[in-house]
Amino acid sequence: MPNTLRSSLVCTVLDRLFAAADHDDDTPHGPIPGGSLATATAQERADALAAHYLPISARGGDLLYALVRAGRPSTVVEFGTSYGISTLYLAAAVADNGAGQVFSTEMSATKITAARANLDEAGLGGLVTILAGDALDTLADVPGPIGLVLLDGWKELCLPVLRLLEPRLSPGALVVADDITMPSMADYLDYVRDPANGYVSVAFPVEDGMEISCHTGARTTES
Ligand SMILES: C[S@@+](CC[C@H](N)C(=O)[O-])C[C@H]1O[C@@H](n2cnc3c(N)ncnc32)[C@H](O)[C@@H]1O
Repeated sequence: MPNTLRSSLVCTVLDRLFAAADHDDDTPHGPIPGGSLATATAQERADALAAHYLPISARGGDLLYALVRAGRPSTVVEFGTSYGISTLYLAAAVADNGAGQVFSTEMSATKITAARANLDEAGLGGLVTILAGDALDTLADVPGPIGLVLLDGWKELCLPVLRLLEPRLSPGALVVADDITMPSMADYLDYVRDPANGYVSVAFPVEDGMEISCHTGARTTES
Protein backbone atom coordinates (compact mmCIF):
# COMPACT_ATOMS: atom_id res chain seq x y z
CA MET A 1 0.00 0.00 0.00
CA PRO A 2 1.54 3.38 -0.96
CA ASN A 3 2.30 6.17 1.51
CA THR A 4 3.07 9.17 -0.62
CA LEU A 5 3.28 11.37 2.46
CA ARG A 6 6.41 9.55 3.63
CA SER A 7 8.03 9.39 0.19
CA SER A 8 11.37 11.15 -0.07
CA LEU A 9 9.99 13.44 -2.77
CA VAL A 10 7.19 14.80 -0.56
CA CYS A 11 9.27 14.78 2.65
CA THR A 12 11.98 16.87 0.98
CA VAL A 13 9.48 19.54 -0.03
CA LEU A 14 7.65 19.51 3.33
CA ASP A 15 10.89 19.69 5.32
CA ARG A 16 12.04 22.69 3.31
CA LEU A 17 8.70 24.49 3.65
CA PHE A 18 8.41 23.88 7.40
CA ALA A 19 12.00 25.12 7.86
CA ALA A 20 11.15 28.29 5.95
CA ALA A 21 7.95 28.71 7.97
CA ASP A 22 10.01 28.68 11.16
CA HIS A 23 11.09 32.22 10.20
CA ASP A 24 7.52 33.56 10.10
CA ASP A 25 7.92 35.30 13.46
CA ASP A 26 11.10 37.10 12.30
CA THR A 27 9.68 38.15 8.96
CA PRO A 28 8.30 41.70 8.84
CA HIS A 29 5.02 42.10 7.03
CA GLY A 30 4.71 44.21 3.92
CA PRO A 31 3.07 47.62 3.69
CA ILE A 32 -0.57 47.82 4.80
CA PRO A 33 -2.85 50.55 3.43
CA GLY A 34 -4.21 52.31 6.52
CA GLY A 35 -1.37 50.92 8.63
CA SER A 36 -3.23 48.22 10.58
CA LEU A 37 -3.76 44.52 9.86
CA ALA A 38 -6.89 44.69 12.03
CA THR A 39 -8.65 47.13 9.70
CA ALA A 40 -7.13 45.90 6.41
CA THR A 41 -9.27 44.11 3.84
CA ALA A 42 -8.72 40.38 3.25
CA GLN A 43 -6.73 41.17 0.09
CA GLU A 44 -4.62 43.84 1.83
CA ARG A 45 -3.80 41.35 4.63
CA ALA A 46 -2.98 38.64 2.08
CA ASP A 47 -0.59 40.98 0.27
CA ALA A 48 1.02 42.25 3.49
CA LEU A 49 1.54 38.66 4.73
CA ALA A 50 2.65 37.21 1.37
CA ALA A 51 6.05 36.25 2.82
CA HIS A 52 4.48 34.44 5.79
CA TYR A 53 3.74 30.72 5.58
CA LEU A 54 1.29 30.48 8.54
CA PRO A 55 1.03 26.71 8.08
CA ILE A 56 -0.86 23.98 9.85
CA SER A 57 1.32 21.81 12.10
CA ALA A 58 2.87 18.56 10.90
CA ARG A 59 0.58 16.65 13.29
CA GLY A 60 -2.40 18.53 11.89
CA GLY A 61 -1.21 17.53 8.44
CA ASP A 62 -0.98 13.90 9.45
CA LEU A 63 -4.52 14.14 10.80
CA LEU A 64 -5.75 15.58 7.51
CA TYR A 65 -3.97 12.84 5.57
CA ALA A 66 -5.65 10.20 7.75
CA LEU A 67 -9.10 11.76 7.39
CA VAL A 68 -8.83 11.92 3.61
CA ARG A 69 -7.55 8.33 3.43
CA ALA A 70 -10.40 7.11 5.64
CA GLY A 71 -13.20 9.09 4.01
CA ARG A 72 -12.01 8.71 0.41
CA PRO A 73 -13.69 11.96 -0.71
CA SER A 74 -13.96 12.51 -4.44
CA THR A 75 -13.63 16.24 -3.90
CA VAL A 76 -11.56 18.00 -1.23
CA VAL A 77 -11.82 21.78 -0.82
CA GLU A 78 -9.29 23.94 0.97
CA PHE A 79 -9.72 27.60 1.97
CA GLY A 80 -6.21 29.13 2.31
CA THR A 81 -3.42 27.52 0.24
CA SER A 82 -0.54 29.76 1.33
CA TYR A 83 2.69 28.00 0.21
CA GLY A 84 0.91 24.66 -0.10
CA ILE A 85 1.94 22.83 3.09
CA SER A 86 -1.58 21.67 4.03
CA THR A 87 -2.35 21.14 0.34
CA LEU A 88 0.55 18.67 0.12
CA TYR A 89 -0.96 16.54 2.91
CA LEU A 90 -4.40 16.61 1.28
CA ALA A 91 -3.02 15.79 -2.16
CA ALA A 92 -0.80 12.98 -0.86
CA ALA A 93 -3.87 11.31 0.63
CA VAL A 94 -5.86 11.75 -2.59
CA ALA A 95 -2.94 10.22 -4.50
CA ASP A 96 -2.88 7.20 -2.21
CA ASN A 97 -6.67 6.79 -2.45
CA GLY A 98 -6.19 6.47 -6.20
CA ALA A 99 -9.13 8.79 -6.90
CA GLY A 100 -10.23 12.31 -6.12
CA GLN A 101 -9.16 15.89 -6.58
CA VAL A 102 -8.30 18.91 -4.44
CA PHE A 103 -9.56 22.44 -5.04
CA SER A 104 -7.66 25.02 -3.02
CA THR A 105 -7.99 28.78 -3.08
CA GLU A 106 -5.62 31.66 -2.33
CA MET A 107 -5.69 35.41 -2.94
CA SER A 108 -1.93 36.16 -2.79
CA ALA A 109 -0.47 35.92 -6.31
CA THR A 110 3.02 35.36 -4.88
CA LYS A 111 1.83 32.39 -2.84
CA ILE A 112 -0.15 30.86 -5.71
CA THR A 113 2.94 30.76 -7.92
CA ALA A 114 5.06 29.27 -5.12
CA ALA A 115 2.41 26.71 -4.09
CA ARG A 116 2.02 25.47 -7.66
CA ALA A 117 5.79 25.01 -7.92
CA ASN A 118 5.93 23.21 -4.56
CA LEU A 119 3.12 20.81 -5.52
CA ASP A 120 4.72 20.13 -8.90
CA GLU A 121 8.09 19.47 -7.24
CA ALA A 122 6.39 16.93 -4.96
CA GLY A 123 4.78 15.25 -7.97
CA LEU A 124 1.27 16.14 -6.77
CA GLY A 125 0.44 19.18 -8.90
CA GLY A 126 -1.83 17.19 -11.20
CA LEU A 127 -4.24 16.46 -8.36
CA VAL A 128 -4.70 20.07 -7.25
CA THR A 129 -6.47 23.04 -8.79
CA ILE A 130 -5.50 26.31 -7.12
CA LEU A 131 -8.23 28.87 -7.65
CA ALA A 132 -6.88 32.43 -7.62
CA GLY A 133 -8.93 35.05 -5.82
CA ASP A 134 -11.34 35.53 -2.95
CA ALA A 135 -12.69 32.20 -1.66
CA LEU A 136 -16.18 33.69 -1.48
CA ASP A 137 -16.04 34.01 -5.28
CA THR A 138 -13.75 31.17 -6.34
CA LEU A 139 -15.46 28.43 -4.33
CA ALA A 140 -18.94 29.34 -5.55
CA ASP A 141 -18.68 27.05 -8.57
CA VAL A 142 -16.70 24.07 -7.26
CA PRO A 143 -18.91 21.09 -8.07
CA GLY A 144 -20.24 18.85 -5.30
CA PRO A 145 -20.45 16.47 -3.66
CA ILE A 146 -17.64 17.77 -1.45
CA GLY A 147 -16.43 15.16 1.03
CA LEU A 148 -13.81 17.07 3.02
CA VAL A 149 -13.16 20.76 3.62
CA LEU A 150 -10.17 22.42 5.29
CA LEU A 151 -10.89 25.95 6.48
CA ASP A 152 -7.59 27.77 7.06
CA GLY A 153 -7.99 31.22 5.53
CA TRP A 154 -8.65 34.43 7.48
CA LYS A 155 -10.64 33.31 10.48
CA GLU A 156 -13.62 35.67 10.23
CA LEU A 157 -14.31 34.22 6.76
CA CYS A 158 -14.48 30.57 7.85
CA LEU A 159 -18.19 30.69 8.65
CA PRO A 160 -19.19 32.52 5.43
CA VAL A 161 -17.09 30.05 3.41
CA LEU A 162 -18.70 27.08 5.18
CA ARG A 163 -22.18 28.50 4.51
CA LEU A 164 -21.23 28.94 0.84
CA LEU A 165 -20.12 25.31 0.54
CA GLU A 166 -22.82 23.78 2.74
CA PRO A 167 -25.38 22.97 0.01
CA ARG A 168 -22.69 20.94 -1.80
CA LEU A 169 -21.40 18.95 1.19
CA SER A 170 -21.96 15.20 0.91
CA PRO A 171 -23.81 13.42 3.73
CA GLY A 172 -21.16 12.70 6.35
CA ALA A 173 -18.70 15.24 4.93
CA LEU A 174 -15.93 16.31 7.29
CA VAL A 175 -15.16 19.98 7.79
CA VAL A 176 -11.85 20.74 9.53
CA ALA A 177 -11.08 24.23 10.80
CA ASP A 178 -7.60 25.19 12.03
CA ASP A 179 -6.57 27.54 14.87
CA ILE A 180 -9.79 27.28 16.84
CA THR A 181 -8.25 28.93 19.92
CA MET A 182 -8.28 32.26 18.05
CA PRO A 183 -11.07 34.56 19.33
CA SER A 184 -12.08 35.30 15.75
CA MET A 185 -13.22 31.66 15.40
CA ALA A 186 -15.98 32.11 18.01
CA ASP A 187 -18.89 32.58 15.60
CA TYR A 188 -17.73 29.61 13.52
CA LEU A 189 -17.51 27.35 16.59
CA ASP A 190 -20.91 28.50 17.86
CA TYR A 191 -22.38 27.52 14.50
CA VAL A 192 -20.89 24.03 14.05
CA ARG A 193 -21.41 23.15 17.73
CA ASP A 194 -25.12 24.01 17.61
CA PRO A 195 -26.94 20.73 16.81
CA ALA A 196 -29.64 22.76 15.10
CA ASN A 197 -27.19 23.38 12.26
CA GLY A 198 -26.70 19.72 11.39
CA TYR A 199 -23.15 18.98 12.53
CA VAL A 200 -21.57 16.66 15.07
CA SER A 201 -18.49 18.60 16.08
CA VAL A 202 -15.47 17.96 18.25
CA ALA A 203 -12.31 19.92 19.09
CA PHE A 204 -9.13 18.01 18.34
CA PRO A 205 -6.01 18.99 20.33
CA VAL A 206 -3.35 19.53 17.69
CA GLU A 207 -1.26 22.71 18.02
CA ASP A 208 -3.76 25.62 18.18
CA GLY A 209 -6.65 23.18 17.91
CA MET A 210 -8.59 21.83 14.97
CA GLU A 211 -12.37 21.53 14.99
CA ILE A 212 -13.60 18.45 13.15
CA SER A 213 -17.25 18.69 12.21
CA CYS A 214 -19.24 15.94 10.53
CA HIS A 215 -22.06 17.25 8.35
CA THR A 216 -25.02 15.01 9.13
CA GLY A 217 -27.50 17.23 7.33
CA ALA A 218 -30.01 16.51 10.08
CA ARG A 219 -31.00 19.77 11.73
CA THR A 220 -32.20 18.99 15.23
CA THR A 221 -32.46 20.63 18.63
CA GLU A 222 -32.12 17.29 20.43
CA SER A 223 -28.86 16.71 22.30
C1 LIG B 1 -3.14 30.43 7.59
S1 LIG B 1 -2.72 30.69 5.93
C2 LIG B 1 -2.98 29.10 5.19
C3 LIG B 1 -1.92 28.11 5.52
C4 LIG B 1 -2.00 26.83 4.72
N1 LIG B 1 -3.28 26.19 4.87
C5 LIG B 1 -0.90 25.89 5.16
O1 LIG B 1 -1.14 25.06 6.02
O2 LIG B 1 0.21 26.04 4.65
C6 LIG B 1 -4.13 31.55 5.35
C7 LIG B 1 -4.09 31.88 3.87
O3 LIG B 1 -5.41 32.18 3.45
C8 LIG B 1 -5.34 33.17 2.45
N2 LIG B 1 -6.65 33.83 2.42
C9 LIG B 1 -7.18 34.58 3.39
N3 LIG B 1 -8.41 35.01 3.05
C10 LIG B 1 -8.65 34.52 1.81
C11 LIG B 1 -9.75 34.61 0.92
N4 LIG B 1 -10.84 35.33 1.23
N5 LIG B 1 -9.68 33.94 -0.25
C12 LIG B 1 -8.58 33.22 -0.58
N6 LIG B 1 -7.50 33.10 0.23
C13 LIG B 1 -7.53 33.75 1.41
C14 LIG B 1 -4.22 34.09 2.91
O4 LIG B 1 -3.66 34.84 1.86
C15 LIG B 1 -3.24 33.09 3.53
O5 LIG B 1 -2.24 32.72 2.63
